[in-house]
Amino acid sequence: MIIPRCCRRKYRRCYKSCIGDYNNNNDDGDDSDDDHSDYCDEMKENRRIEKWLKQEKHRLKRQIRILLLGTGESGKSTVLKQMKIIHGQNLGEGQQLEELRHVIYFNILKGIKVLIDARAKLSIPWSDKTADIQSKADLVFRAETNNLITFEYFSRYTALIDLIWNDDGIQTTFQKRNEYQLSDGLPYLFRNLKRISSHTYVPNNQDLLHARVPTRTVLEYTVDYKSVAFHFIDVGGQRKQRKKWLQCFDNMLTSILFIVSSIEYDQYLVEDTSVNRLDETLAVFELIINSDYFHHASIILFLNKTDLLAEKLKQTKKIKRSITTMDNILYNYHRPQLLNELYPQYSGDPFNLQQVQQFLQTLFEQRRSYRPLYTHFTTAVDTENIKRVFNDVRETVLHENIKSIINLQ
Ligand SMILES: Nc1nc2c(ncn2[C@@H]2O[C@H](COP(=O)(O)OP(=O)(O)OP(=O)(O)O)[C@@H](O)[C@H]2O)c(=O)[nH]1
Repeated sequence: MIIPRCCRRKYRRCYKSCIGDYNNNNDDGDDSDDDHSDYCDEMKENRRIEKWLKQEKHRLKRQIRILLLGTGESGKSTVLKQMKIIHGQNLGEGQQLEELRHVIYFNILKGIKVLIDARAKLSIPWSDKTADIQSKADLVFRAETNNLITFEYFSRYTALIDLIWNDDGIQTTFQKRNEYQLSDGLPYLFRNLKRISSHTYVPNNQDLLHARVPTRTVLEYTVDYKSVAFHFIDVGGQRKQRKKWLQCFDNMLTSILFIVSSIEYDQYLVEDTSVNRLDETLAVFELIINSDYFHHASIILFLNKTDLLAEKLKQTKKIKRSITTMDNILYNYHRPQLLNELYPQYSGDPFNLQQVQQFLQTLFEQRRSYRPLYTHFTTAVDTENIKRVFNDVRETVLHENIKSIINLQ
């Protein structure tokens, strides 16, 4: 047997392991030093890749991968933002924060334009008859809306926005917001208009939690807990965006965090205004929970927007009590639809928060055929609430995953 010089000198360490393969693959006894040197390099590279793959597999198995799913505007990105806040990260810095300031200007201007338009379409009169409010509203309605709105441009409209928002006609229009599409973060932004209008304004975490940017890409965030990496994946929930969900389905997923807006039972889709939002969400949920693809993943349900549901039920009760049928006919008052009018199987008190939440929970539980479902009632804009809920979720997910981790150790 000829021992190649390269193995004797440079590759003494790999000689033992590769000389057998070398001899098998070189039956003709070619003793070219150069060929063997290449061969040794290749073997070393293969071993390096194999080692890396093994480490990567081990790392991925120790990683908790949580996919955030749900229909549009249910609160997925807000939950992801809370994960960052809870783990001490800023939602934006420097240039990014500057861009987010423009997003908030854009949200406010677009929101007031939606309200002005809806007021006209719903034929609700202005309450301010003296101040020529219609011509002011026309001026605001003609304002440009894009994500590049500067402070100078925005400040031209702030006094008018304040006047319009506080008009009773617009407030009545706002109460009927389930009949058109308005972002849920807007009341907060309008309430904070004075601070946001300042030239020294810098958005804080609460502002950014209420800002609305529809998700068009896949957003990811990883955080370590008890030496296990929690990897969150957020995708857009509107119909067009759901095609991208497939990219994120892999057998490494540990959990699906399915987020639902609890106030959507009398709302209709942005994408198709003839489709009830809750019906759509239930159909999507049923597909996900019964898919073989996720048989190994735990399913966690967030019935989100508890704060808005409580407010909605209170307001509905007040309106229903104070307005007579004749008022409705004469003044086109808001006639909110109750949960039992839309879902006749509901026999509870339509104004009772706990009973309504329990009914919503049952609707989702009925959709699953065999597996456990971990349900939480959440308010995604409330950091303390999400911190508490996440502690429970983390334990559930770790518990579910414990076997595979133990197997690796
Ligand atoms: N008051 C209140 N607002 C919420 C809550 N959760 C989300 N929002 C607001 O609802 C709006 C939509 O939330 P997002 O987190 O963008 O919804 P999403 O599910 O990521 O939406 P897509 O990107 O379209 O899939 C934002 O303006 C949030 O501030 C909540 O629990 N309470």
